[in-house]
Amino acid sequence: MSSPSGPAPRAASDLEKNANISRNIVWHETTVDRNARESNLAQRGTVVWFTGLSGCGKSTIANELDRLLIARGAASTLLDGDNVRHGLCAPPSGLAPEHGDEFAERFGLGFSPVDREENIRRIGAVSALMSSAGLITLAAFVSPYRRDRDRVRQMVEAAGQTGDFLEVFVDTPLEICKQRDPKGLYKKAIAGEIPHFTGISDPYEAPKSPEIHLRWREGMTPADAAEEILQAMVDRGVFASRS
Ligand SMILES: Nc1ncnc2c1ncn2[C@@H]1O[C@H](COP(=O)(O)OS(=O)(=O)O)[C@@H](OP(=O)(O)O)[C@H]1O
Ligand SMILES: Nc1ncnc2c1ncn2[C@@H]1O[C@H](COP(=O)(O)OP(=O)(O)O)[C@@H](O)[C@H]1O
Repeated sequence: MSSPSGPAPRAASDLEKNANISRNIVWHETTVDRNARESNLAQRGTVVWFTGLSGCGKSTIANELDRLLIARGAASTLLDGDNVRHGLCAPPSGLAPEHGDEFAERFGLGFSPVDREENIRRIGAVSALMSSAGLITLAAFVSPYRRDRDRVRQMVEAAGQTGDFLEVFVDTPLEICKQRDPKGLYKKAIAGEIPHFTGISDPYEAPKSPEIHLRWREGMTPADAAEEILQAMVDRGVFASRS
């Protein structure tokens, strides 16, 4: 690991500077830099981004990986689609009682393409902040659009460096997801009760070159999948010092 007195502090990235939407909002350099935080934690701030159809296993595998990481003393956290949509990315119906209809319509999120884009943008920005703090962030979202996922990659890498974003494609066939149907959502979607349902009435754009491609196979357990990702993280130097 780099020591706090080692590498020179990193300046704000171009992307962070360009994120200034107004000349009146000026980037403020922080006193404690990322290297010092990562040195204390003996890890690199990394985003492990799980993408795939509903029911493919994102949450189950991410939870298992989180458990392994905490057991080995790493500092990790988990952002999960269903949970984040209870707060940061709440639907209009979740905001209206407290904030009123106008606010709820403006800031509440559903599943249209533009709402998913904003959902992933918000989560991407949070993930980038967490990785700047040296944390390992496990993010489990359907995130069906390639462009939205690529933008998160850019945001995370702009706050650090190439390799800080690991895309995990949980590649479970739609037929298996439908059979599992852990929340009964496919049944409802096929009956036409849920519009814009990924894989049924909405598209899913598979990653072209994910860092980790978990191809479904008979007998593969969530523990097997989590071990595979952890090994890939070790191999990629997540727990080694930055060069
Ligand atoms: N229309 C539609 N399409 C897909 N998923 C739906 C939909 N409506 C509700 N749900 C439930 O919401 C979870 C997906 O939320 P995400 O934030 O991950 O979606 S996205 O990344 O913005 O596409 C998803 O969670 P997972 O099953 O864990 O993937 C579903 O439980
Ligand atoms: N190898 C596997 N990996 C992940 N989940 C699996 C696996 N085999 C069976 N399952 C089951 O499939 C379901 C996946 O649901 P979940 O993790 O909520 O998916 P998602 O978060 O992608 O919607 C769970 O009920 C889980 O127990």
